[in-house]
Amino acid sequence: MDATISRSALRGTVRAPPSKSYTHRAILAAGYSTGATVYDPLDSADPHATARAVEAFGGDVSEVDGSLEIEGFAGVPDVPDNVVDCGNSGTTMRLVTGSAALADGITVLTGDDSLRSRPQGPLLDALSQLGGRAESTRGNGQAPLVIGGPISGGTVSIPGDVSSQYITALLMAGAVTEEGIEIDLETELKSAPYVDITLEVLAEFGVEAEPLGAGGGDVRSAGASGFRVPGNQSYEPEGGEYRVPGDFSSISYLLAAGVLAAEDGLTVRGAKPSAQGDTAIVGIVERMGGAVEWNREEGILEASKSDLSGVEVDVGDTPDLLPTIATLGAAAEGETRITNCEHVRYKETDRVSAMADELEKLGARVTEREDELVVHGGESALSGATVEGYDDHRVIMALSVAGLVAKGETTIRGAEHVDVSFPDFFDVLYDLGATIQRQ
Ligand SMILES: O=C(O)C1=C[C@@H](OP(=O)(O)O)[C@@H](O)[C@H](O)C1
Ligand SMILES: C=C(OP(=O)(O)O)C(=O)O
Repeated sequence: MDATISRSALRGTVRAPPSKSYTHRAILAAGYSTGATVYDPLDSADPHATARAVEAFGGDVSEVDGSLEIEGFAGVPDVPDNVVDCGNSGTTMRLVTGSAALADGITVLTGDDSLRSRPQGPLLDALSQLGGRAESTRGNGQAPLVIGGPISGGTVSIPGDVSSQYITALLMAGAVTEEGIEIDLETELKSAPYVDITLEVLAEFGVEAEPLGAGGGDVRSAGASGFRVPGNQSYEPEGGEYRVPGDFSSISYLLAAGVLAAEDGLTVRGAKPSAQGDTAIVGIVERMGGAVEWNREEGILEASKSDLSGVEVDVGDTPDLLPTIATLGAAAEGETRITNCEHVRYKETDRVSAMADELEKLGARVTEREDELVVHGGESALSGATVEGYDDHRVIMALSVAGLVAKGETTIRGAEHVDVSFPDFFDVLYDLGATIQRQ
């Protein structure tokens, strides 16, 4: 599907979709337990992949009135009857690789073209250090993966600058090993707030895990030299239930749409604070000069059209915000410099290069470096064009927001891939008043 968006005036109220990161963890944590109900889960393609994996390991996931009733495999995954297809979801593949190493036999994991090109080597190496079998069928550190267990825990050393999802995988699986797992980080940890999300969900499921040598700041995992999770633990959420908060990566597109195109204001509900690093989007938009009010207690964000100017943003902790910030930078006067972004190249596509190429087609001036994206923008410079979505939900959503302010029509190719994290994204924009055609 292609989506064609014209310059539009938005107004109205929308509810944020539930968090993808929390939903993945809640489904898998419930899988590790004897059973739990997950309220307000994100109903989209990526969490569905995690649910399929839990079922492959012997659990059961049923949707009842918008909640998920999950029967778990109680810490001991079965050997799957078939290959586990993780679709487009990096989180599923990494977290489930950890679970597969607990099964007494072989699990084969695969995914779509994008997922089969993403790095898994450091996690495979870590599982090998624990005595598991962990191979890439092509020997290139990418899926398809062959994982054999069971591992009983121990100490591993792993880089922290490729994906924090390796740490999440080891912590979640480590809790049900005999010895537990101690992780030594070989480099600084990128995307650290995502490990905080993991620690938060583990705690809600009664599982103990901790960062080692961290600085004690707001992000618990930032600056950690490692992590430790004791073994022989059971996953048991209080009251047998868990509720997923709203998704700040998804909120970032709504907030950007608000400050670019909502003269009369746009309200987002379901925006309560949590461990999500992408909450930083609120402060970034404010720094750019955007009019934003955030009632944290009520979880209500209000944004309205503002004149924006460029800023410098380090996305080491918040890689998923890069496409949104690049779009905001393209519409803002002056220079927006996005730094510390090399790991943003390892996502569904190389998002640094994708955003550079496509925003240039819309009229922004962009300089791309290995670890940095510099956007020279201005609303008057942007005019519609046909742009590539790279089958990447975040690139598609960010370019759609740019289409709300570009002169004329912007056509985004492959727009159906928003189903990964925000399936009704275009319906939401349409209901807020955007002029959109889908064909
Ligand atoms: O653990 C998670 O839920 C995620 C971690 C981040 O990945 P990396 O840790 O690979 O940067 C992020 O980009 C991804 O969208 C979700
Ligand atoms: C990178 C992302 O997710 P994953 O790693 O799970 O594919 C994302 O949602 O932007």
